[in-house]
Amino acid sequence: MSTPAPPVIGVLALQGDTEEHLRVLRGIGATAVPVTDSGRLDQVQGLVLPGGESTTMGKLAVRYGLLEPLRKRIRAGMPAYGTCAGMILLADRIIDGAQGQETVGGIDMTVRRNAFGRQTESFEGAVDIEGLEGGPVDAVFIRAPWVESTGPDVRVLGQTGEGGAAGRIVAVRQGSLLATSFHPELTGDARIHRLFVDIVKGTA
Ligand SMILES: NC(=O)CC[C@H](N)C(=O)O
Repeated sequence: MSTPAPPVIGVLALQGDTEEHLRVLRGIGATAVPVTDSGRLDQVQGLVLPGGESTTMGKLAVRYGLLEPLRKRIRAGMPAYGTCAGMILLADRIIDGAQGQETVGGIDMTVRRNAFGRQTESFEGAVDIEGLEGGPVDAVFIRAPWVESTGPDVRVLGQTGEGGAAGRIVAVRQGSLLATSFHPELTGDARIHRLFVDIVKGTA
């Protein structure tokens, strides 16, 4: 019996910290490629939506003819992982979005943009993630959203701990869709990316 070919994981490369995600994914042995058009999107088995600026990413997705193809793939069950702005893009509903802001959608949740405050209020904190061994992750929040509410099929995987905004939902999963308010691609902790690769392989 031959071993199945490793899945190809795309990282949306319209704007934001695409390179950091590619580096982490390649570092754990995954095959990772940037995705800028629908032809490339057709070739990947899973997609990471990076951090950055969700309004800009939404606009660029429209301009590059990617928004509808993204919606279609996600509706058809393609696994996806969104960090920060990427989480916003995966949300079915946004609070404090820009006027007419488009999302890809897929996760039955309402996300509040810039919920933790301005750039200068960016912070780092320990967050326990359900099912992740090895202790809490060191979560970096940069003008981050939080999840205001979730539908019945969404599993909350992590909430903020002690401090000003404690108990906020910052990590969720719905089927093969995963989203975090924070940026594991910036800390050198690849556990959440590993979880995502396992989701794409169908083993998590
Ligand atoms: N670090 C980030 O991705 C910030 C997200 C940004 N505040 C937005 O609304 O798109």
